[in-house]
Amino acid sequence: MKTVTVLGSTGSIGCSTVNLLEQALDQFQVKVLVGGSNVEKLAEQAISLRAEHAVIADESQYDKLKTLLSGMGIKVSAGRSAVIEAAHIKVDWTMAAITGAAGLEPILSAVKNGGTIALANKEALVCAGDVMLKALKKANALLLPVDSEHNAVFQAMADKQIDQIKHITLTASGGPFRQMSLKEMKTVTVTAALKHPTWTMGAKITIDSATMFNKGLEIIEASRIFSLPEDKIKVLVHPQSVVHGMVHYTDGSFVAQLGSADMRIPIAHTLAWPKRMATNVSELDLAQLALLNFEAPDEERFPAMCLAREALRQGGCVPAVLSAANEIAVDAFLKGRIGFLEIAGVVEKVMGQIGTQPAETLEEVLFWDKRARELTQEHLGVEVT
Ligand SMILES: NC(=O)C1=CN([C@@H]2O[C@H](COP(=O)(O)OP(=O)(O)OC[C@H]3O[C@@H](n4cnc5c(N)ncnc54)[C@H](OP(=O)(O)O)[C@@H]3O)[C@@H](O)[C@H]2O)C=CC1
Ligand SMILES: CC(=O)[C@@H](O)[C@H](O)COP(=O)(O)O
Ligand SMILES: [Mn+2]
Repeated sequence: MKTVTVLGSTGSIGCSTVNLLEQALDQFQVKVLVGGSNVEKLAEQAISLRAEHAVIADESQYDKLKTLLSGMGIKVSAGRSAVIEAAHIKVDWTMAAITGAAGLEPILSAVKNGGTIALANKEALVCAGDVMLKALKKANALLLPVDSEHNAVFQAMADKQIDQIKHITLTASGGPFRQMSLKEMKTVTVTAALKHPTWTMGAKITIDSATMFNKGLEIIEASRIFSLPEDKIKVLVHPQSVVHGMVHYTDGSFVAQLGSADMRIPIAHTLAWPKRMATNVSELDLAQLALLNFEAPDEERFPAMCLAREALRQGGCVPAVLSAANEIAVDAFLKGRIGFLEIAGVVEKVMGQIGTQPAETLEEVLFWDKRARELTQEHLGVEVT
């Protein structure tokens, strides 16, 4: 039996992971489930998976969780330190699916166990790349990419001819505003931005897809995972989200991974790795689909990718600043306090204001993350969440 923990089990990736585990309870023993504030969902999952321990980050939900799980023989705890402590319980496989920089410390706690980290959370690797990579090496832990493009590239690199790779391609759906002018984007609503054309995901990443900050974060994520420089990571807009990533070799071959736009496929890949497991995701019908389209990204209408490339080239604290400023700006947009185009605008301002500073330790990363949040809030006139 493989022992597993799911950090962020109540979210979109978390629920897809739980769905796969429910179908294979003879192979997986669930040790810990961590939720943010959705206590009903967490309790329901803990019962269904016969989990040993359920943790809710929001301390005010502790009594409710205790009541919901009373008499079930499931350990219950709450609060940020309980999350970090529970992430440290030794397991073979941990799903890291807490959104944003809030996921960083729980991931580092899990890494210390030396197991496999199935990494969905991209912000942690973006803001603390060196810190995470050093921690993984020290603990002899294995990182498997869950993000669909990175999982695709990982699968396409399976023959390990790393020295023969020319570059990689991350595909992008282009989001709901792929064909919109900048003038039209200025007044888009939150509801329109939350309508992703191909994937069903949590709110933050859905807005990131609409601004294409998601692709920007993914460029940095890919650089960290595959040790590639910025100019070897290309982006190609592919509105159908069928081809998820490609590796281009020196002999002219491209190796690509294809699949339905369903995160259970990459999650299952990391759950079973190095083997494979069955999922009940319906297979793509390419004959019915008939056409796959590709186009170059428009960096003028979607400046987020250029900002991320700049952050990656500058290094130090800049990726952490970009990601933290974006988190605050997305939250403000979701709350209806700023316009869509202000997201990239404020990220650029805060990056320029802070400049390149060293961020080699966790403390330094957390310092610049906090500073970027404060400055973004000042520029936008909103509260830090
Ligand atoms: N969804 C997708 O298809 C993909 C997602 N990703 C990445 O995976 C991560 C998760 O995305 P997604 O599942 O869509 O996001 P969701 O918003 O759907 O889920 C986020 C999860 O994190 C929990 N959470 C939020 N804040 C905290 C906190 N402070 N402490 C503990 N738990 C917390 C939430 O709990 P609750 O809901 O109970 O409050 C929820 O379980 C993101 O980093 C995203 O970029 C990457 C590729 C694809
Ligand atoms: C499913 C996944 O991996 C997301 O990161 C997805 O790629 C988002 O869609 P975009 O391609 O629109 O950013
Ligand atoms: Mn992705």
